Amino acid sequence: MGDAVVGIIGMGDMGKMYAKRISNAGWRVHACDVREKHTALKAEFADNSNVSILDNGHLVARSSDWIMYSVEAKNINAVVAAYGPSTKWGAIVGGQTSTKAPEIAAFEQHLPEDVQIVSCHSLHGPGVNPKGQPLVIIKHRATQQSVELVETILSCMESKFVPLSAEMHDRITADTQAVTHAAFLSMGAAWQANNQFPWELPRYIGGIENVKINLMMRIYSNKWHVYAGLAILNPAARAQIRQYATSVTELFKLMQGHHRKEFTQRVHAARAAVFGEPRKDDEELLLQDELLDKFSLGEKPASRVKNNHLSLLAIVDCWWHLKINPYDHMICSTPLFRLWLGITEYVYRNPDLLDECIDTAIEDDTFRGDDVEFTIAARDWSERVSLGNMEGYRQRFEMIQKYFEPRFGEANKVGNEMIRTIEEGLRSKKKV
Ligand SMILES: NC(=O)C1=CN([C@@H]2O[C@H](COP(=O)(O)OP(=O)(O)OC[C@H]3O[C@@H](n4cnc5c(N)ncnc54)[C@H](OP(=O)(O)O)[C@@H]3O)[C@@H](O)[C@H]2O)C=CC1
Ligand SMILES: O=C(O)C(=O)Cc1ccc(O)cc1
Repeated sequence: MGDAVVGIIGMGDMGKMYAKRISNAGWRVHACDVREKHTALKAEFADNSNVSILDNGHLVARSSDWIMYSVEAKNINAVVAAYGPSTKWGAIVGGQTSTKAPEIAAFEQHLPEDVQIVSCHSLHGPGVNPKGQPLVIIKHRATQQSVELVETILSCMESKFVPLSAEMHDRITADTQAVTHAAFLSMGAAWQANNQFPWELPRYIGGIENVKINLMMRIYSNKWHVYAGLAILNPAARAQIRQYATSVTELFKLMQGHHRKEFTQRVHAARAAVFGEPRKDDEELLLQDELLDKFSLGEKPASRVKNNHLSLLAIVDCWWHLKINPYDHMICSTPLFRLWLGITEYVYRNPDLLDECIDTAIEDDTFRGDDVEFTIAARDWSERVSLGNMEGYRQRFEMIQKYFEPRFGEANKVGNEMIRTIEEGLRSKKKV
């Protein structure tokens, strides 16, 4: 390996994953976290002679050639303000935060002018194998040679490099990640508000219901700051999340008023805009229902309970209103987004199933209580995001997280298996 030293400031889940892979590839890594975690971190990496745990970010910054900040997006400005001026002369700096606007602003404000900026973002969580996953590379203020050094270092991830500007990155991740999370956060909030564990209810077991539950559990088992940062600090995300809440509310009102004609026209117009022509017989879908049946947290009932799939109808309505073509973003998508698009496509490209959703939405009032709570939750998340209310976001997220916590261990096992199996299927169809 080359002589370059890789610096990592922030050794949480992502920082550690990077440190392990980069050091295993033979690079020297200088890393640090906050003072309270120093001793534990030193012990954890004691056997890894390529990783040196240093006392603080000044020591990392002054001794490394590419320094990656892997801290909370909400802290990036303060952390770069503290250590940025200590950056080694002529070094390259980047970040792993999920939203690039605040990260780049912090770099521009606090880094000396001789320092180059090449940033990155792995579009997956720390538990997912990075091989083949998109890894965004942002050449913001750097020579091509410096970009190549960063790419050489990161080649050990075996990910797919996606070169983007910081602005494009934020626009795409607002379309893909932020609005997807809003849907799953709202599902969890609605189930908690109704005091339901969905895997105990026949309505929510089997096929695409399993995907909804597993992804909801995945999000709530992660850290609140990741999702709050993505939604609140990304200047492009608010409008998307607001449109999702508006779509949910307007569709709900049509359902509630039994306005079949208007509801059907709206669903069909959105389908035409997002999915185009009806599917031909030989055209494959991203997902298959039978496969999804395997990944359940509960016992499958004898017969399927119909669902109006308000959450899915609303996302397609939202894409239609915002003129988003979700397939355009596959190159820069997360596993979670691909699954979300997969179940949406499954419903919309199956005319019988979509008709069943419309009939259920208009005629079946059995689950109106669930739909009301889902609508309220979508509006509530959107309000918190629009107000930039980090603390309000944290409180609600952690309250719901506590409710589902007892099943996170099992849910993550099933969810990881589900993602692995489905991703392999997608890859073999060359859709990823
Ligand atoms: N988790 C995920 O799925 C993904 C996350 N990301 C992004 O990566 C970044 C890191 O995420 P993740 O690893 O999950 O989060 P973590 O909370 O696990 O890690 C962040 C770490 O940075 C530490 N930190 C904060 N301030 C400093 C400082 N001044 N000096 C040194 N360390 C500091 C934190 O300590 P403390 O807890 O005390 O603040 C924490 O240990 C985030 O910006 C996130 O958006 C990107 C892709 C996926
Ligand atoms: O796939 C998702 O959307 C996740 O929830 C995991 C995740 C979270 C934050 C990121 O910046 C990238 C991936």
